[in-house]
Amino acid sequence: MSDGYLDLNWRFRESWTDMPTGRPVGSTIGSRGGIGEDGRVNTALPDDPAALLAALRPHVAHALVTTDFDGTLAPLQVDPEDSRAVPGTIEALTALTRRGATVAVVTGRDARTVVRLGGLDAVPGIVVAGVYGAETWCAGELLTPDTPAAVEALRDRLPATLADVPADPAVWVEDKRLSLVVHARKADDPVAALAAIREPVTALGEELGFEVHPGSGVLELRLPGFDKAGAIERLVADRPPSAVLYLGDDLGDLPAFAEIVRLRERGVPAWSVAVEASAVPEAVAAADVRVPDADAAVALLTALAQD
Ligand SMILES: O=P(O)(O)OC[C@H]1O[C@H](O[C@H]2O[C@H](CO)[C@@H](O)[C@H](O)[C@H]2O)[C@H](O)[C@@H](O)[C@@H]1O
Repeated sequence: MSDGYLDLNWRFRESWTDMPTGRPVGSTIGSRGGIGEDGRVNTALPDDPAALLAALRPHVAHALVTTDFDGTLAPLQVDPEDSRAVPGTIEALTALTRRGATVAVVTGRDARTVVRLGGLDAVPGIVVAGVYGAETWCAGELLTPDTPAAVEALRDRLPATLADVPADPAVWVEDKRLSLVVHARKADDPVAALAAIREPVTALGEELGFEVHPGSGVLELRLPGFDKAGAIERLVADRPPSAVLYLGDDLGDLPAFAEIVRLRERGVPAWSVAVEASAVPEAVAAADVRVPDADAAVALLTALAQD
């Protein structure tokens, strides 16, 4: 074996243990990159949690550790109000800040809601980039724009658009003030319910200047110009880190995963982790490393905070 490479068999290990409990926290589904011309895997791009921890640990004191909330720290729920971070989340994030890392939650939620649901105000110094980076919460202070007129217009017109379809009666609208989200998870057939509303809701959103993005059981109408790549870019610019980690699970996390690749191309050690439980194949395929569920994501963060 030459420097920088591992034997190909390394890619096909099915599980690993690195945690104090000995519980497996991740699995490999083969490598998505870093394969050299000789067919061996370049260790510069770890593709399982153990290799990721080994690569990232030396950087923790000056790292930027960023994570999504729903589906990543908190298992998906039918009702978004029921979302809670899995046990150990606050302890893991706090331990990372104590090691010197900057910890940020980068979420589609509005910042105040995710702080409340996640109990994130218990984590010293944590930054929350809410509504895909349109707002920032830190140390109890929220920086957020005024409600745009377009959101008022959308709020007025969306109910009639849904009534005209007519949408499944279990379809409902979450109002995040800076954006609206049409939820279908309460419908008997969420996929069919979303398919039925997609065209008229997209037409209305685009007419009013919104970006329309599908998510897990939802259709989001977002203010243009915000995504998780931009949010991470600003965090990196504000506090230049020695390494960056991002954990996510859904389509809204794809720009963050792409930003991780861009950082790496600029020479910043950076890695992404996808949570498989949300069953979004695009996210699983785009990340460097996969973990099975939110518990495993938090176990990874816990392990990262340990010496
Ligand atoms: O960026 P995130 O932290 O993942 O937030 C994205 C959206 O999360 C919420 O919706 C998702 O989670 C809900 C609760 O588990 C689930 O019911 C829904 O189907 C998921 O899409 C939230 O309600 C949205 O506002 C966020 O944009």
